[in-house]
Amino acid sequence: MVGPSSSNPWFFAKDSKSRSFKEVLEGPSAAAKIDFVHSTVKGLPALLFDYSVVSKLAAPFSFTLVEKFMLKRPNIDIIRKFFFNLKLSGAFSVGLMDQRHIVIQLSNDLDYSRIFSRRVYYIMGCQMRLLKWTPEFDIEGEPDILHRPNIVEEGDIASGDGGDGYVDTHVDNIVGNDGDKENVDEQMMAVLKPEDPSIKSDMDAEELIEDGELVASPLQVNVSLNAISKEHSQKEQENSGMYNSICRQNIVELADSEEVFSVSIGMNFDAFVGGSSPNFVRSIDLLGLQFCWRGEITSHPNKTPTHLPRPKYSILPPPLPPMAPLLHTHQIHPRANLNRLHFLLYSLSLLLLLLLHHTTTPSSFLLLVADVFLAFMWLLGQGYRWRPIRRWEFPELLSKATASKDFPALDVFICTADPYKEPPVGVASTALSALAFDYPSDRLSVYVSDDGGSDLTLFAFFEAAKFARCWLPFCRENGVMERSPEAYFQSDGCDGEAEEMKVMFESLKERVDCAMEKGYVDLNLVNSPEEKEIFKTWKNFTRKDHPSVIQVLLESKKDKDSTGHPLPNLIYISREKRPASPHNFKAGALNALLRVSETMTNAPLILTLDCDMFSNDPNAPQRALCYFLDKNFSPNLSFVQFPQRYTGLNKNDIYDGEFRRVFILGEQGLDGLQGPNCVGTGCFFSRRSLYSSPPVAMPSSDEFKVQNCLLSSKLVLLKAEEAASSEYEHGRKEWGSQIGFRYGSLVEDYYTGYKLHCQGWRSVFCNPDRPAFLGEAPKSLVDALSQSRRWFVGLYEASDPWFFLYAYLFLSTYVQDLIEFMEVGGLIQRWWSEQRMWLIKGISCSTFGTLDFILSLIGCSAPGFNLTSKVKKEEENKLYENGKFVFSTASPFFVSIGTIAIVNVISFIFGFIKAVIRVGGLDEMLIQLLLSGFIVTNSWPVYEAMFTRKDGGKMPESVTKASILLSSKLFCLGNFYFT
Ligand SMILES: O=c1ccn([C@@H]2O[C@H](COP(=O)(O)OP(=O)(O)O[C@H]3O[C@H](CO)[C@@H](O)[C@H](O)[C@H]3O)[C@@H](O)[C@H]2O)c(=O)[nH]1
Ligand SMILES: [Mn+2]
Repeated sequence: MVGPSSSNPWFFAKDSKSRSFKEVLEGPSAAAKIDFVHSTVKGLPALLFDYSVVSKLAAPFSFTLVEKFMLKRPNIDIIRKFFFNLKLSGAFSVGLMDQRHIVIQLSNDLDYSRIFSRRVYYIMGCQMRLLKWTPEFDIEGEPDILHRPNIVEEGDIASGDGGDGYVDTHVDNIVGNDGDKENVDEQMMAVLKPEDPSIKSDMDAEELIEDGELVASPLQVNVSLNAISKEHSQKEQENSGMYNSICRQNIVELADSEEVFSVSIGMNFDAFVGGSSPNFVRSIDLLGLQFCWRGEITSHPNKTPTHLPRPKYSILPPPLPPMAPLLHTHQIHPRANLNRLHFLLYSLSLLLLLLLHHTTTPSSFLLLVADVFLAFMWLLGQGYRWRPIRRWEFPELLSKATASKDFPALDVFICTADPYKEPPVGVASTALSALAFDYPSDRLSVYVSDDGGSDLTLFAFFEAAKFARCWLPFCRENGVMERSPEAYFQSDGCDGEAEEMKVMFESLKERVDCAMEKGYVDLNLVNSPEEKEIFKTWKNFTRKDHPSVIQVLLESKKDKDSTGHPLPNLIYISREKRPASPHNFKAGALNALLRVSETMTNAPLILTLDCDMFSNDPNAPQRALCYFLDKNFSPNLSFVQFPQRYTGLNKNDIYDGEFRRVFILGEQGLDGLQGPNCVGTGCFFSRRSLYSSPPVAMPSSDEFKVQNCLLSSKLVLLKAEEAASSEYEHGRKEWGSQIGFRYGSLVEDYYTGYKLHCQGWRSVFCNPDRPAFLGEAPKSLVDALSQSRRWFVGLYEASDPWFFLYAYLFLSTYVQDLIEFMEVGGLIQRWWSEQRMWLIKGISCSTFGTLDFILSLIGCSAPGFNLTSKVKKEEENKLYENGKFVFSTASPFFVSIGTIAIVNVISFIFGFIKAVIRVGGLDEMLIQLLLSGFIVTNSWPVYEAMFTRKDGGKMPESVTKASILLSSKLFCLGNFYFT
């Protein structure tokens, strides 16, 4: 039987054997035999068949859509052209169903989803709505389907004896239909031979219901066949060939037989009749499907010849000029409407609250200020919700726009800063995953910046470069998607070649671990004399004081992998650091990379990756290219940002490590305005956007000149070293202010993105279903909070009738929040974790972050970039896996969290007692109780950590004591103040 994805059903079979209609319908395989019942209808021979036959026949149409034109319809050629210009990936055909309905038959799921992702299109100003086609599709029960005119036929019937024919077309709904039992004549069966060129097939539903065969079918099918012997001209074949080339569609194959020689199901019929002998083509309608076949027409004994109209398409459309394929598309997210409605209601309620509630007493002035402030904050957040955008890319079509050998070169920047917080094997794995992109290897370079200035990292990279020679071909040949070896070998169950790779990787790890334990690279571990030389010089290097080290580890022009395929470039850079010169953290490192890469490969595209964010999809660069190669889109496109996605989160993501709101919801919202923010990693930049303001035209191709000599040649290395020197930016104040990644913020990524937007650049958010890059989220609470503390520093730059209003304001934001969160694939438990972490951060890292910032303003301290630890600790990990918070560090964060938790639980208990024992107490206390109850629920893990837990994650006694002390002080203060 024909599989649903088959775009070339057996009707199109290219055999020259003579076949009867029945044979043609049955197809070549005996297994797919169709059960026909020979019968007669109204005295004529007929074939009765079951509804399942219809489904079988409809199988090749699983990717078929119906387009309904609401008012007027453009010419079918224009509609065809429209679809042709979409550059679909597979064959398709477009045909008429009736005056208002067009059918498009596609050949694969991709095209189908792509077209169906929009429900309304406009062609020449005519609105076209898309509907799914199914065998039951009924053109809205419009009566005209019953008497649909047959597809255009020309009266050129000169050849052949009868010269005329008819085709009886009938598709009906059983309701209201009068089947005539008397018309079925069993005796006529004998008259009907399957080969009989004149077949009338009729299926009368009521008959079949009587027979108990077709009870479920709502359809009556009446198929009349009247096709006879053939004759076809050379010219027609040519024409159909031409049509083939235009629509890339397999249409009816001509066969040399005397009788019915080909039947096709296809909507392409009316275009097809464009041939010179349209009399050859006849069609029937089967539930809106068109069966067409070719053959000369004989007259039917019972019917007068039908004089058919001239074909509409006597001239085939000329071949269309090649058009740019559609590489991406977008849509305003459906939730925008809900958001806007919510915005309206919410702002009205807020206004009401501010206007009426606060005019009652003068003492409520302070509350008014607080409410205005909160309302303002709320208002700022609404920008994210006004116009969220969804996007789709079609990297499969890229090859139609640009051959892969003409792809722009890509430089990947990977930053690392401390071998003990960012284990070198992990960093090397990330680099390997980028080296293994499905990208032309002569245009791909990976640069690693080591701010730790560590020989351990360089050693790991020497090892990784060797490993790459086998790893890259292994990934390519086995279609591996996870190309970070560390991630790949974590999932168990390797065999054969994979097992071999695993052994190699394990030995790499062992050697690096060995060096890590010693704390330096023992020369015994190194084989080649050149490598030995390099490590010998390493003696007096410290993190903050060392010369620049630039090492070309792989060079595309000379290094080949184990199969002889050229390898991409891999370059290790540790920029020069001197205590006297500011190094500007990650932004400084990225700028050094920007300059060094300029002297070496100078690729127009740059991808920045954190050392712990490995590639999870080797085609990610192609997705970014869908935007960069779209000439209409790219002149002011600065960056394409992928979201940060994470692996290894525990079930409820208790520390809210995935940041869906920031990385997905927020970015989608901004994408509808000027573009998403840059989040530092997984971000493809156009190099020129980091140097200048948006140009109006595309840059000329010689903008990115590269020297032709080897990267490892003296000349290039000298220039590179100059670019990596700590002195370079002296007297070049434009670096970090107008050029490159911007300084002055610990969240250089946000700041740089923001500055680029200010210059008029735009950005795009690319969020494919399969995460393009994956990272490890911090697994300890201290790390999670320190990270957010740094982020916060960087970002500086009531029971009365009003209850319901408050309740609405509180609940509706929470519900909206929840809906949005779940809509982007979040689970309810994860949402709970997210909002809990939000509260926890509000009382810990944001407070401390603010403090840091103020202290740095008045010159008391300078905030530093405290790296998030990527080291995995056994016990911590286990607790994390079990969804347990780890409070075991004596951190001031936890004191403030503990204090708030205690204050709230005590307030809640006292409030509850008050509410119960006092008359009217509940009325008075309701809101307070609800609020503190909410916080107590959220603080549950804190109480456990303080009082009940025995494991390693419990709160240190000192922290518990400090919290209790602090909260009792607060109570005293409150008591003193309020009484
Ligand atoms: O002086 C430095 C400090 C950091 N890094 C690198 O910066 C990256 C991010 O550091 P990490 O400790 O992992 O910070 P996160 O908070 O996890 O990173 C987020 O926040 C940073 C800004 O605060 C952004 O730069 C990152 O892209 C973003 O993922 C890592 O690759 C580091 O090696 C350097 O290269 N040099
Ligand atoms: Mn990180």
